[in-house]
Amino acid sequence: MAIDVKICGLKTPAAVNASVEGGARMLGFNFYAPSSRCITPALAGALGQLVPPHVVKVGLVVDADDAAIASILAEAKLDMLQLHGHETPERTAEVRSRFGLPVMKVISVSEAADVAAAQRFEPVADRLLFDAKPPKAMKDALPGGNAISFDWSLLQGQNFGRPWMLAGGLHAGNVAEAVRATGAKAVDLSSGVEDRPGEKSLSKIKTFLALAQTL
Ligand SMILES: O=C(O)c1ccccc1N[C@@H]1O[C@H](COP(=O)(O)O)[C@@H](O)[C@H]1O
Repeated sequence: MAIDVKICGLKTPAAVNASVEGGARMLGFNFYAPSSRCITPALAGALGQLVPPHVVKVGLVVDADDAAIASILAEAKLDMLQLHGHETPERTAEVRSRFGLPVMKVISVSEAADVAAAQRFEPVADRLLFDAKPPKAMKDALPGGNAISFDWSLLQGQNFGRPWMLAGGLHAGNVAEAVRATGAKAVDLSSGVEDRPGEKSLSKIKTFLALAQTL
């Protein structure tokens, strides 16, 4: 058995190569300007050339308008868009049809009602991604990528009409329990394979991906 892994927030050829060689199924490029993981569309385009066709290149945006998405796609050949903000089901459907790419909608979770709200996105998103909702008290919190987890039991026994991934504070030390508790068949992480925010660790990427093969 193996779970699918998306490594997000990649900024260097070395981190892209380590992720591909380790067997990541998806790679994430971050276009959210306040994040230490943000890269330019031109860099994403260049990094994307290192990625073989079987690996999905995902562009992470947060409440981006059409012009911003269009300017990313003009320079970076992406296979999927990750909507990590407060996009409504209507906006999710609009992005999907306007840009002709599959869309992964992020559901930020802190309580059961958040998980229930995922239903609204099933008709309009190709994938769902459950991530921890940033706590209001957290200083300088990002919409995601904060290295925090949510209560995994909220996903226990849940079924969704779309493929889904688990994210939020995952790392080599907790992913086995996260997968056991939620039944996730795919996971996404950024902080858990870094030495500090925005700096990927090649050895942590390698270790995580090797572990994922066993889960
Ligand atoms: O990583 C970021 O900087 C980021 C910024 C804005 C929105 C989402 C972001 N990251 C995504 O958040 C989840 C969880 O990340 P972590 O493993 O807890 O660091 C993941 O989907 C990242 O792609």
